[in-house]
Amino acid sequence: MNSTDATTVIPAVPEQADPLLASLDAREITAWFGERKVLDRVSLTMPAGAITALIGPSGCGKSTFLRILNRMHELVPSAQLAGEVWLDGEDIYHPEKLLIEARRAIGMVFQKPNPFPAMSIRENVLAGLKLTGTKASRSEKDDLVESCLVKGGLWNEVKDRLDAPGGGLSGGQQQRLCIARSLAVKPRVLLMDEPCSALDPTSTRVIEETMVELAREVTIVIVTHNMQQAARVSSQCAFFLAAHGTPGVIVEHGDTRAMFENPRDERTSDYVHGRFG
Ligand SMILES: Nc1ncnc2c1ncn2[C@@H]1O[C@H](COP(=O)(O)OP(=O)(O)OP(=O)(O)O)[C@@H](O)[C@H]1O
Repeated sequence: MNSTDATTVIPAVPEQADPLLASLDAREITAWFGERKVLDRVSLTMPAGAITALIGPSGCGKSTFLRILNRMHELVPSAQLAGEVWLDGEDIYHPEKLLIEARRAIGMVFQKPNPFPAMSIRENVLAGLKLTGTKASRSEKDDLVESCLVKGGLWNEVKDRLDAPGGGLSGGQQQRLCIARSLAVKPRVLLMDEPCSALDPTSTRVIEETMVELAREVTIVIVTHNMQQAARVSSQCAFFLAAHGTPGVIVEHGDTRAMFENPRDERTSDYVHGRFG
């Protein structure tokens, strides 16, 4: 691929980052499903205000790592983990920390858009408030719906039909609705697991532009198989690999442009240039 072309389309680093942005620090993460170890002592700092892309071949543990970052891994009955995840100096796995707090602070957008199809667009955006028990007046809710849909890059397309069902939107619009829904509880980090893989190139580009805008106020971690996308949107990159059935590790991480143009490890070079995976 021509990584220079890919990196010039959208600015990778927001120019005016919010000083209150949070960093996420994963330390020595090891993960198992039953007896099977799928990640081995993976450490990664995801800097405040950056978009960090997790790349690597299928099955190397990227999604597992992402789910560990907001305590979703523990929902799988056979799953176990060791290590720590620190959100701006606080361990999200500390025994006194509530699961709901971690989920509120660290939101997730999935591969397949998953709005509540029968709920209206407005109700979808506000759905997280009920789950977190947040009280708001009608006018506060109206403001929140508008600001989240603006940030999600969807407001102009839906402002005249906020009471229409979320399921009636196109796939790309549904994904932006899911982003808006995540933003309503004011997360400090947004995790995105292949958020564009079910979308056409135009919708993908709109979501990428939305992500770059959002990075001004929320730290973003994205799993993607699309190398052009990683190069276009991320400023930091981590390359995961699970060689020959061994648990996944990070082979190389750092500045995205450097990793694409001048990788330190031959395996990174082979992967980003499409020679395997
Ligand atoms: N719920 C589960 N139960 C058992 N094993 C699982 C489960 N989820 C994932 N695994 C296994 O853990 C390993 C890592 O999977 P994971 O989905 O994290 O990889 P990935 O790099 O995200 O893959 P892909 O790019 O294909 O989504 C794989 O071997 C997978 O089969």
